[in-house]
Amino acid sequence: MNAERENKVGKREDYLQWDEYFMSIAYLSAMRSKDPSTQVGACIVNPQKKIVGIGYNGMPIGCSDDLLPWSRTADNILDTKYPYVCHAEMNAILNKNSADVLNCTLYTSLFPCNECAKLIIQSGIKNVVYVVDKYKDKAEFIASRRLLEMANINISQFIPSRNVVIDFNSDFINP
Ligand SMILES: Nc1ccn([C@H]2C[C@H](O)[C@@H](COP(=O)(O)O)O2)c(=O)n1
Ligand SMILES: [Zn+2]
Repeated sequence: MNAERENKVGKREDYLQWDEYFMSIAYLSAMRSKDPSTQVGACIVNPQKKIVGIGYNGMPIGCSDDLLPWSRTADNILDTKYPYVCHAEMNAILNKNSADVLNCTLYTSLFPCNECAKLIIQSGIKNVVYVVDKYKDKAEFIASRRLLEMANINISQFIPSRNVVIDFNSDFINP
């Protein structure tokens, strides 16, 4: 391995930090979304830093995403994705691999909406870490921030210091 990537005992120094790791899992999950305009991913982590839930935005199980609309705009809301799509945060909570998500941290690429804020609060999640808050002026997101703050949920923004690249030919796999 390159010397500049090792410390004095030879330990790699450029490994992912916990927040980079968990937010990268959320972003990787988002890449599974078929939403043509916004892919969202979420990752739930327990106090022991174990991943207990992952999700991305998509249509409900058994509801064909080839038959339901993915449009953002239409004369009739029923011809848009909004009444149908499951949000990443909801899927991460429902996909949990533990009995509960009490006192967990939710890493999400996009700030939660009001409906997801309700789910976050009611499920016992205590911390929300987000990257993008592009809808902060929309009512649903003003409401979500109001709910999260009233419920004393810790809200913080993750500001990436570097990109994380998955290189299937990386030298740490194929030395
Ligand atoms: N916190 C959020 C906010 C939105 N989503 C999903 C719902 C839609 O699939 C998409 C937003 O669509 P846009 O209005 O940006 O075209 O993102 C979510 O999963 N979590
Ligand atoms: Zn939502």
